[in-house]
Amino acid sequence: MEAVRASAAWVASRSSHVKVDMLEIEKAVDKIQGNVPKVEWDFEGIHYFDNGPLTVQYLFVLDALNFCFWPDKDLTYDNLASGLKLALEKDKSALDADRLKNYTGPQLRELLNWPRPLPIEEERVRLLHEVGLELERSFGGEAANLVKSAGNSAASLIELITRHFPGFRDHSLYKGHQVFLYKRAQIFVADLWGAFKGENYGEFYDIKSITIFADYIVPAVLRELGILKYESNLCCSIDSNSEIVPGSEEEVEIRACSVHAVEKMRELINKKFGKQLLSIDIDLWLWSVGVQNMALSHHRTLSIYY
Ligand SMILES: Nc1nc2c(c(CN[C@H]3C=C[C@H](O)[C@@H]3O)cn2[C@@H]2O[C@H](COP(=O)(O)O)[C@@H](O)[C@H]2O)c(=O)[nH]1
Repeated sequence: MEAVRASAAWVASRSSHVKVDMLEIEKAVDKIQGNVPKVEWDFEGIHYFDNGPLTVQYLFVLDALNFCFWPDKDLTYDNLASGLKLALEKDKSALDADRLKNYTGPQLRELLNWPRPLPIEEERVRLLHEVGLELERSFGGEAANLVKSAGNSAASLIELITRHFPGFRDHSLYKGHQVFLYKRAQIFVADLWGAFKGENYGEFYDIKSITIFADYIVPAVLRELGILKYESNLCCSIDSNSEIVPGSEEEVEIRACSVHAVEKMRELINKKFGKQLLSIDIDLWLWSVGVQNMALSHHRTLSIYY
């Protein structure tokens, strides 16, 4: 994803609210001696997996809805992943394209077994409809066909997804430039790769092109490690749980600097310790640390992208 890597670097070189501290990256890399702890995909045991096309459909729907859980303090990604899994185990046709096209908010809540309205529920429903309609129109109703069309290329798959499904076009304008972060499209590729262990629907010859997924957990971990430094107003806003406006300089800098910092970390580990580490490996490590640290304060932005 050269567009993501290049635009993240562009933002990082001009950012004023967030700084990437290269010295702290070096310290962190030396502390672990280049050994990033290996975290297994589905370490939580919450995802659906049957080694076939239904898993692909599940992961695509999961990542179409994989955003903005924090407004409901009891809702997490786990609820979404396990809710969809249980729904599919009860009814194998629950995520068929013609069903996705027609879900209402209350039906989606029921599907996920969630007792109250979901954050930005109307958008979640709209995005489900978009997935159902476009899968039906261009891919015979199956996300597995979308994946097959990409010919084992992660970059082509992301291009296809962002071309066909506008909800996945995670981008912003920053100082007049278009910045691409493509969090949910990239995480879908990583989920396929992780779930299918790099084989079958998860085989991508260019998996190393994927960057981290700029969400709200990884930046909080990078800040805790001292790798990201926020200016004082931004520190106050985040620590007092104030909302950060979507598309603001602050928001774009937090996300883009996170991508850039991990790219620098990966380059350093690979150079210094002769490794072939992927950004995905670092992402899953940092993310798993973040979700297990309940005390971590993260930025709060209402967004469908992450
Ligand atoms: N960077 C990054 N962000 C990730 C994930 C995942 C889940 N990945 C699965 C893949 C394999 C594993 O087994 C994981 O289960 C979710 N998120 C994001 O976190 C936030 C949710 O936080 P909370 O509200 O506390 O649940 C929200 O923005 C969500 O989109 C990841 O891997 N990397």
